[in-house]
Parts: sequence; structure tokens; C-alpha cells
Amino acid sequence: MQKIHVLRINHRPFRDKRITTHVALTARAFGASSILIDQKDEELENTVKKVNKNFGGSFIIETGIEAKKYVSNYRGTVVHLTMYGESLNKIVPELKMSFQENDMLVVVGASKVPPAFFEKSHYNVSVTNQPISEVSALAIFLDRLFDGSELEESFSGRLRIVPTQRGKKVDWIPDREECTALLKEEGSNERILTHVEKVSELALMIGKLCNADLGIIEAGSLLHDIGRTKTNGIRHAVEGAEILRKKNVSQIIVNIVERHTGAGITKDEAMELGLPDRDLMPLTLEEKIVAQADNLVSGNETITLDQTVENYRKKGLFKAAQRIIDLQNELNSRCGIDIDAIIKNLENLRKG
Ligand SMILES: C[S@@+](CC[C@H](N)C(=O)[O-])C[C@H]1O[C@@H](n2cnc3c(N)ncnc32)[C@H](O)[C@@H]1O
Repeated sequence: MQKIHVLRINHRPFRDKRITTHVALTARAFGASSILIDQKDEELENTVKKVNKNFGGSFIIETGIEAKKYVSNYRGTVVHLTMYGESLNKIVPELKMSFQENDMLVVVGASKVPPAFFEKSHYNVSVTNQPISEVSALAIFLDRLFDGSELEESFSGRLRIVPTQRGKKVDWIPDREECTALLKEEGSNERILTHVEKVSELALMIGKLCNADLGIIEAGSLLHDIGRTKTNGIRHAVEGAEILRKKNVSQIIVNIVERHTGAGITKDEAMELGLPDRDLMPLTLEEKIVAQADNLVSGNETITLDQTVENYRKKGLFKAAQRIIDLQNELNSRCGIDIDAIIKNLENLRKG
């Protein structure tokens, strides 16, 4: 997949901080991979990095770039946005063709743009022949190039807006530090803290091999037993989910916590056990990985599938034991891995 880089020239750190931040945010949200800014501006770099940390994605910002040299050495297509250029409407089919083969550098100005950029660019493109802002010019340009598909892009950040008709709803996926703070706030003891660390280590290892969302796995695995601060019984998963719901933690994480018991609990079983009368089976890849990692960690030690199945059978929980075997087989074949081999490797590493 080809990449779009945006070059912002003539950035004046004191005067243009706000508008250059908006150029960067627009580039990021509308599908560019990076923004390059000619003047060094660490504050601006930090602002954009903070947005990445919260809202996700892998957008890159670099400041202090030698703009003319960068344009001269650029290997792909250079497009300079200027009200004096050729009409975007006319030239967009040609640009789309070029973008199928080559990366694209989109140059936007701030104050007066030196003639060299008009000369060195492959295309000088006007969104309209009327003066507009570089923010709107860039947004419209990228939207036309991607035909709106960039608006559907998933950034997988730890803050995710839940579209609502009125008001603001933001899903929150806590990072590692925030998970630890939540666990401590609820009064988790050392036993819970070391167990969730171990489950998290294994879940992340499996998650990486399965191409799962690691931010979700990290939060789900660290928080899966937060309900043990209330009870160690069968209700601990629903209690944990309730604690997190009250703290506005993302439903994605709440579901991991609520559905992590064994390889899940069916609606009928939930009713028999006096749990909420709904299906508590893990559904998403991340829910399944965390549930299974927990099945394979006893206290703070990993155990093999046979050992965990044996433990369930000893308690007469034959259906639950079979479900754990099925879940392991499902993950193994879905991700092309052997989870038992991963456990054995971990044990060998530990033994030294
Ligand atoms: C506020 S304008 C300043 C333009 C400046 N006076 C000049 O000499 O080019 C800042 C930037 O917005 C972009 N821009 C403004 N109007 C545009 C338009 N109609 N089409 C494309 N880009 C435009 C250009 O990249 C321009 O460098």
C-alpha cells in the first residue's frame, strides 16, 4: 500500500502553532502516514504524539526537515497544493493512477511559498482558485484522493468515540499504568496483582501470534480479575465487569472481563448459577485469548492444557473442561500456533 507524506513549509513556531497542529491532525485523520515540518518544534511534536497515544494509529511527525532538499530527494510523486495550480477536479484521476504506483508527498504552505516549490513539484494543484486555508485544502485533497474511504479507517486507540445522537460518549481503554491504578484503587492484593501480570504476559504472547489488538488484550488481561476484590466465587467476573462499567471503561474490555470464566458460561448455566441471565461466552478473538490465557495460569504459574482440564474434571465440570479443549483447538488453528508448545517454552525459559 502506497503512503502519503505531508510536508508543511514555512511553519513559524510562534505564529502558526495552532494552524500547523490542525494541518497535522487533518493529515493524520484523513489517511496520511506522516507529517514533516520544516522548523524544529518539539511542543508540536509532543501534541501530535499525545493524540496518537490516546486515539491510536501509527502517524509519524518529524520537525526540523530541510524542505527543499526533501522535495528534491523524494522518490515518489510531489504534489504542491496552491490556489494557482491546475484544478483538482480535472487532475484527480491522474493523481489516483500515480498513487497506485508511488508514494505521494503533499506540500502545503503557510505564508508566501518560494518559487522553487512550484518548479520542483510534479503537480501544482488547486482545490479551488479562491484562497482557502491549508487545512481545508489538505482535507479536501485527501478526501478526493481516497474517495472518502479514509473516514472509515480504524485507529484502534485507547480512547474511542462512540457516535451518539446527542452528548459525548467516549470509550476508554486503560493503558498498563491505568490498569494497575484501577486494580489498586479497588484494593487488589498481591495475589491478584501477580496473577494478572502472568496472565497478561501469556495473553500478549498469544495475541501477537494471532495478530490481535494488543492494547485490548493488555487491558482485558490485567483487569480480568478485578472482581476478585469483591468475591472469589463464580460471580467475580460479573462483579469485575460492573466495577469497570461504573468507571466508563470500554464495553470491549468489560466484555472480556465478564466472559473470561473458563471458556465461557452459557445462558442456561448462568441462570442455574444465579448469574445474570445472558450468554457469558467469549466471542471476540481478544475475549477468547484472555479467557484461555487465564485457563493456563494457576496462581502465578503457567500450566498445560492437560493440567487445567484435569482440574476441571476433578470438580465434575466435564462440559466446561471440553469447552476449554475446544477453545484451545480453535485458537491454535485460527492463529496457526500450538499454545501448549508456547507454555512449555515459557516453563523451560523459567527453569533456565
Ligand atoms: C493561507 S495560504 C497562503 C498562500 C500564500 N499566500 C502563497 O503565496 O501561496 C496557505 C496554504 O494554503 C494552501 N491553499 C490555500 N488556498 C488554496 C487553494 N485554493 N487550493 C489549494 N491550496 C490552497 C496552500 O498550500 C498555501 O500555501
